[in-house]
Amino acid sequence: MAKHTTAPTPHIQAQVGEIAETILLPGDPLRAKFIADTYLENVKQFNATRNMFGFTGTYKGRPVSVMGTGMGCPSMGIYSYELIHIYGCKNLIRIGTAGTMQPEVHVKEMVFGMGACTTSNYVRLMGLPGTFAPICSFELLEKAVASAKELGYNYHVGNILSSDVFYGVDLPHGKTWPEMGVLAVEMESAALYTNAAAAGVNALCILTISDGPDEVTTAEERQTAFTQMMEVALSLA
Ligand SMILES: O=P(O)(O)O[C@H]1O[C@H](CO)[C@@H](O)[C@H]1O
Ligand SMILES: O=c1cc[nH]c(=O)[nH]1
Repeated sequence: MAKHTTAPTPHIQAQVGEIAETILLPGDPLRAKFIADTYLENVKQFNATRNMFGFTGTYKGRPVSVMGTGMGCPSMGIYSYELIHIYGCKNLIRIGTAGTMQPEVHVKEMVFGMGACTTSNYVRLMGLPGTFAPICSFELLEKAVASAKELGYNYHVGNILSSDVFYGVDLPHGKTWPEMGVLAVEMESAALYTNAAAAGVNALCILTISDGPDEVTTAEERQTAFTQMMEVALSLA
């Protein structure tokens, strides 16, 4: 089991103090760069290790950071652990893309992940004597909902699925995730919520639907076009 207690870490080259307490976490490092270029002032890049770009700046005068996390729970697990334990991040807000799981959840709409079911082993490896339920921070969720309402954006709130599989395999489930009311599928939030809970800090996942049964979006749209979730997340700084 790796233990790193000082900065820089093997994955983040920043010094302590260079990353804000509130950080936005897209999976895609180029989405992080887009957010820094588009929304932040006084920007300083704090990470390029593995091309996992990270930036700190100000939004409406308040300090905020943004950094990519890569794809999947193990990658999110590494970055969120280091951001919390080495760099002191207190509000970690994932802004990701997701596939819809319900007919009323349409492409380009936002989903706030209240809870994150998972097919990943990440949560189980905490070694708890039962099944942990990874949930978001109620405080961040309340603020995000208020912000979305004020900005006039449509959104859904509910359960999401952090899957280890992007290209689906049909397993012989007794029940399906949609039958259990799960709204959308992505790949990291269960790890983020679990690490945040273990450390007593706040986390929230805001998603934009990028894939539906009849519609998919381009890589460029996933990088730059899903601005509503970026604006809602930035309003939480
Ligand atoms: O757009 P991001 O934030 O990377 O999120 C989603 O997109 C990736 C798969 O294309 C996975 O990381 C999934 O969670
Ligand atoms: O994990 C993901 C992300 C986007 N779209 C999907 O279908 N799955």
